Amino acid sequence: MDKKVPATQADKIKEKFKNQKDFQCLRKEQVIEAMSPEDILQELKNKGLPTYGTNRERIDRLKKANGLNPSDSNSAKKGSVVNSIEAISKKREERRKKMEEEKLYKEERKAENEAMGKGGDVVFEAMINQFRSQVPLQDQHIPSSNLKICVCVRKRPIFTKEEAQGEIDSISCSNPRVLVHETKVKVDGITKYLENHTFVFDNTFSEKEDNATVYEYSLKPLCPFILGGGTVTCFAYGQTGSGKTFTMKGLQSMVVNELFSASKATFFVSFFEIYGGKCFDLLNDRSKLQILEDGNGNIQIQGLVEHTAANQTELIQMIEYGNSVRTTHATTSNEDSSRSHAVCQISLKQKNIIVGKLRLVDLAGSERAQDCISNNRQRRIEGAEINKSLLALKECIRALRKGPDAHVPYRGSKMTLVLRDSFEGGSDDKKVIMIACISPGHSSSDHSLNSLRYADRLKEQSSGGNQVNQFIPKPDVAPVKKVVQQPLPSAKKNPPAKKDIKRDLERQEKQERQDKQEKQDRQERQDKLGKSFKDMEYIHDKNSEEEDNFGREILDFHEKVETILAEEEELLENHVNAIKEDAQILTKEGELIALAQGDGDYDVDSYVQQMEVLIKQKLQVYQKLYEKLLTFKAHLNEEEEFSNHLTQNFQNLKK
Ligand SMILES: Nc1ncnc2c1ncn2[C@@H]1O[C@H](COP(=O)(O)OP(=O)(O)OP(=O)(O)O)[C@@H](O)[C@H]1O
Repeated sequence: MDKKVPATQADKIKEKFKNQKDFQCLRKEQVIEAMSPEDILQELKNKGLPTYGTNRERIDRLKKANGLNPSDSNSAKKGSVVNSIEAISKKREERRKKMEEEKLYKEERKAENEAMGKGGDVVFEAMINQFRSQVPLQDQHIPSSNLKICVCVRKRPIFTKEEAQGEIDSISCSNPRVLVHETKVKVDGITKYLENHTFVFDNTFSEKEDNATVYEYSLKPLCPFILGGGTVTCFAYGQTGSGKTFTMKGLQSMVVNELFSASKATFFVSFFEIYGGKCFDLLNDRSKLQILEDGNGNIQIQGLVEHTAANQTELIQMIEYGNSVRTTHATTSNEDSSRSHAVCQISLKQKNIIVGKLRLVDLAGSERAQDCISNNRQRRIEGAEINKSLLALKECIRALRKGPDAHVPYRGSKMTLVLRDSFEGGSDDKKVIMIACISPGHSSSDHSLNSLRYADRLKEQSSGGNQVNQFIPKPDVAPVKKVVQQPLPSAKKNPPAKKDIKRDLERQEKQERQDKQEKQDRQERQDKLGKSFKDMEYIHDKNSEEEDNFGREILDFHEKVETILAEEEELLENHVNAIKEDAQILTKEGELIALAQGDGDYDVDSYVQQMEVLIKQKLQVYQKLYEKLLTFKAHLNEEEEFSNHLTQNFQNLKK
């Protein structure tokens, strides 16, 4: 066991001296460490020592010259290296811990989601939630009464089924803002990020807001305007399944109740659908309707039945019936409902004079406009019609904002043609509400962005920066070859049979009259197409100006489709007429045969002559029909070639 030996006096002095020396050394070291680089340099020069090296090396040299151990400073240097290594590893640890926490959070979220039947990407979900927490609180909604054109957005809730399929809610609404969080992956294929797009509208309704709230700030404030003689047109726009019909149905019953309880007028309702450029009456067995324009430019929907309603229940029942006819149509083929525009028209009349009008228009699914480049002709024609009508609608609504003298390109599509008086006739008695419906799922982001950009263009001032990313056809495309149609050699004229000279003359006159009428009809149709073509041109020019990328080729395509639709009608009419004429000839042939087979005398020469006349008439009838058929076929081929061309361009653009 060591025993502590008591210190002698000499030891104590030695110890004290050592402490003093240590203190002096420490002092000296502190003084040197505190010197500026210039002073160090000067001190080294004074002592005749070398001055090369870094400041730290010079300090060490000076310390050594003063009998100090430079290793002290090295340890400081070493200490700082150790410190920084420690700091790095601490950061690494923190990072690891954070990553562990994030991993745990993701696993927990995933397990939670799985328990709830959700299959969405938890990373994107977390990013969106974080972004959402920073979105400003929503403002109070504004009533539409002071607006000429009220542009609203409505987001529908995400469905459990969609979540199970991996959809995440990528839309945030905070009135009047709506944000689309586009989920993206960087080129490394791993790093996920969001591209956030913000839009501002007159009102934005979130998934938590019901039909009553939408009604409260959209149609309800405009009821006094309707009762005061105005025309209100309310459109629901958006991709298939985004909630257009849900919204329209909700508004229909509420507005009907309100108007009925406030007015003594007689209520008339009509409900029709525009599908592939054709009009069908939903309250009259879907009968086909003709859209006619008289010399004064008044538009008539020939055959459209207007029903009176004794009370609101009757009116709502009629509207529900119209909707159900549409819905039945949709059940057999779901696509059809979103391929048509449904127009419900309620007119308030007193002594046969309109004293207020409301139109509720459930538009075709906006994504169908892209079907112009489909492989199926029917789809293409429908797609072109939808594309054309939505473009025309945008320009017609904007014309309403410009005032009574503005050009309204309503002839640009069948839909705008029938809604002409919603946009024209001075600016003070027309109002429009556009409700853009959007689906919340992240896989619908493209469609939602397109819907929001469309709606944005209708606002007084576009919020900008929301350019529509659509197909830009290149101008350097070879022109479509014209298919030269070869007419059939016409039948030679034969001298009429003596007996039938009078009858033949009459027939000839009748034929001439018919030809003249046909020519006149064709001219009228061409005139009409000419006017509608001018409007189509105007609409496309406007869109090109705004870089919505509807080039000349799409315009040409629209014109071809328009021509085909007009010719199809004409061909059908001609076919029906040909059958009627043929039936008349057939009756005469029967009479001739009966005469020839009868007991009485009959003149074989007369029989031959009459038969020849009848056959020539028949040939003439079918020759004309055949020529029309060939022209139509040629135009169908042209359309096909043109569409292939557009598809090719579109694919090149996507590469
Ligand atoms: N705000 C909402 N709240 C609850 N459910 C909604 C809402 N909006 C839409 N839905 C539901 O979403 C589905 C699709 O809605 P809806 O049929 O109205 O879409 P759409 O845009 O009219 O589609 P389409 O163009 O195919 O006719 C329906 O089942 C509807 O009930």
